[in-house]
Amino acid sequence: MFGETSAGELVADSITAWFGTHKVLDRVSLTMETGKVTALIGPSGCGKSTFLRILNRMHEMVPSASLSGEVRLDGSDLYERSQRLTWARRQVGMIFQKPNPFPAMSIYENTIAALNLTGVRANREQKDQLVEDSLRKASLWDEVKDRLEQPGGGLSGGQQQRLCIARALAVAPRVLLMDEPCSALDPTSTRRVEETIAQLRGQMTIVIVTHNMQQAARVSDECAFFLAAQNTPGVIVEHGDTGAMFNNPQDERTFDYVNGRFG
Ligand SMILES: Nc1ncnc2c1ncn2[C@@H]1O[C@H](COP(=O)(O)OP(=O)(O)OP(=O)(O)O)[C@@H](O)[C@H]1O
Repeated sequence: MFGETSAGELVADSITAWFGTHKVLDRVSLTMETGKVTALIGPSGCGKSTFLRILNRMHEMVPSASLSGEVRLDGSDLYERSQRLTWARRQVGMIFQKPNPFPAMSIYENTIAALNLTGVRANREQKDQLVEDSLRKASLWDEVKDRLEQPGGGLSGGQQQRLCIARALAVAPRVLLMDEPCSALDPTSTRRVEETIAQLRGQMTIVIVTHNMQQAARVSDECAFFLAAQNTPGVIVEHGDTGAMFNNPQDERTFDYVNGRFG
């Protein structure tokens, strides 16, 4: 059935990453549990975005980039040689900091744009249903249902970001990665995106990079705190239940970071 999701467990196992000879992550392991929201937090430059991009094989698009370690989705190695890139991208969707709908393409066509890329065929009726379902899941349907043929670029920034979420949802990913999805949005749009995350929780596994500690506390079940000490690659200092990470962190550096003492 189109648009139906089932969450998957994502396991990063001993990930080391380089840009050229610059090692930016060192043996990072993290289990992102099925249907939960995991927030990646930590100061600028500690490798959160690099780690996130490794989770859907975007890191390898950078010419100088390399990595070692494994990423497994429900036990299947995302980087296995015979595994197709489109398969990986279909299972693991990505939302970027800056909303990136196709500006001249209609809201309708934007929503199902990834279907063609992933080789899924659908008739008009199936597409109509998928557009409605995806826009509903992204909490955008009521605002755009009467102007689906208008360009995606005509929406507000917050609506564009929810359109990008709808576009990602249309191919039924098992994991949704979000790289600071609200940092370009106003507080009202941020709240709408956070509400959308809350509604999607359980239906798919979500991994979100955020610099906003209140946001991490509001939206996530688990947190992973990344840190790169001076001139050393990023590592995970602490990972666990979000409540515990904020109220009773085990590592002094986590305490200092979540309380805004650095970064
Ligand atoms: N395309 C690239 N080429 C070379 N070095 C890069 C590239 N992208 C990131 N880096 C380097 O990798 C390290 C980790 O960067 P990354 O963007 O993953 O950190 P981050 O924790 O997400 O930072 P921020 O919170 O500022 O987005 C940094 O030293 C950065 O300069």
